[in-house]
Formats: sequence, C-alpha cells, structure tokens
Amino acid sequence: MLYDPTEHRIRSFVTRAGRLSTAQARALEELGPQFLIEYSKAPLDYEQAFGRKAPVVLEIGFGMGGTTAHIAQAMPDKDFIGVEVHTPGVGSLLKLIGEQGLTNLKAIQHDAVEVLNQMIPDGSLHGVHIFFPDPWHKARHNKRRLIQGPFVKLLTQKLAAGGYLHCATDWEDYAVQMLEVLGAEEGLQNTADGYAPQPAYRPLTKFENRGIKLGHGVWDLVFTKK
Ligand SMILES: C[S@@+](CC[C@H](N)C(=O)[O-])C[C@H]1O[C@@H](n2cnc3c(N)ncnc32)[C@H](O)[C@@H]1O
Repeated sequence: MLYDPTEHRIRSFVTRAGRLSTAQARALEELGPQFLIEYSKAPLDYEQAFGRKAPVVLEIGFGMGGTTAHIAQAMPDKDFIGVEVHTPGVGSLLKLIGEQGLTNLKAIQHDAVEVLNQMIPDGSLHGVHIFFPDPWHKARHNKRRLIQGPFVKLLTQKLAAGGYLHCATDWEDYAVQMLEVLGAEEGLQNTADGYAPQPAYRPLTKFENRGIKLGHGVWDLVFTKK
C-alpha cells in the first residue's frame, strides 16, 4: 500500500465552503443520482457504471468541469470518470453533462488519493488527466502538491500497460518537479524529449487562460506505462 488513507497524511486540497449556484444545486439534485458514483471502499465495476465496455480515462481535480465535458463529448468511444472534492465544481460538471446529453462521463466527489486506493482496480485505466493541479506555490506548502513520487507510483499501478498519464501546469517550478518525478518513475516512459507538445484534445482551461494573462507559460507532460 503506497498511501494508507486511514493514516494521517498531508492533503492536496483544503475544504472550501464554496457557494452553490441555483443551477448547480439543481443539477446535483436532479442529475446526481444518475451521474454521481458514490465513494466506496469496494472496487468499481466500470461496465456496470457505464453499461458498456470501453477504455476508461480518470481525471483528477476537474475544477468546474469545462475541460472534462469538452473532452468526453469529443471522445464518445471512451468513458470518463472525473474526481473532484469541491461541491460547486461537481454541480457545474453535472449541469454540463445534462446540457450536452453526455452518457460517457460520471463524477466521484471525494479525495482522488482514496478513490485510487479503494475503487480503481490495478492495471485498469486507459489514461489519467491532471490539468493545472493546485501549485501550492509557497515553499512551505509545496508538500501539498499532488505530483510526488508515491502518488505517481500509485497512478502507474492503476494504468493499463500502454496507458498514459497527462499532466499540465502553468507554474514553471511545478513543471520542473513534474518532469523530475515522472522521469524518476521506472514504470513510466516519456513520450517526448522533456515537455510534450499540447495534445490536440486538451482545450484551454480557465486556469490556463488566467496563467497566460499573467504571462506564465504552460507545460504539458505525457508519459506512458511501460
Ligand atoms: C487549480 S484547480 C484546476 C481545475 C481544472 N483542472 C482546471 O484546469 O481548470 C485544482 C482542482 O483540484 C482539486 N483537487 C485538489 N486535490 C484533490 C484531490 N486530492 N482529489 C480531488 N480533487 C482535488 C481542487 O478542488 C481544485 O478544484
């Protein structure tokens, strides 16, 4: 066990109260029963969850879900599971699922580390997306960053052979950390010589737009499981 969720550990998020809009609250109430997968300590049966057998991509920390819904719509042959702790974000994603009539996207509202440990079977994921994870840019908060050795080992364990891990960030020193940590994971192989060109399926996100306005660069990293 790489992470024991029963042990105290430093989390990559802080619980924010966050105000729900009326539309988000309605989406949670009306679409939650169909599109939310409840956190559980039992392994998830993807075929049962989606009613078909298809490659599964997990997205960690989808924020308001705009990118997640965009990608799911563009790839109807794949099933997507988004994991997010923030309630307004989950409401926002459910609203998009309803508006776009998506049947290949569901959400889990829970800490992704516990979801991976408890619900995701080893060797089962076609891909993992982690777009603009919180940079925790103050040095004393760096330890909260998601992309660290043990977490990357856990992700690698959950990927199928040939499956991919795609991370993106607009914080240069987090990009450097990601390249170092992913490069050090012996189960992974870089698809590029260093940072990867932005894959065509990833649209600009809200955080990316903000970063670009602030003059930050954006770095994509795409690794595959050996
Ligand atoms: C900076 S936001 C980026 C959101 C989105 N990916 C985007 O690009 O717009 C990071 C998100 O990750 C979520 N998050 C952080 N740690 C998480 C965890 N352990 N499990 C699930 N979600 C997490 C936060 O709640 C937040 O919404």
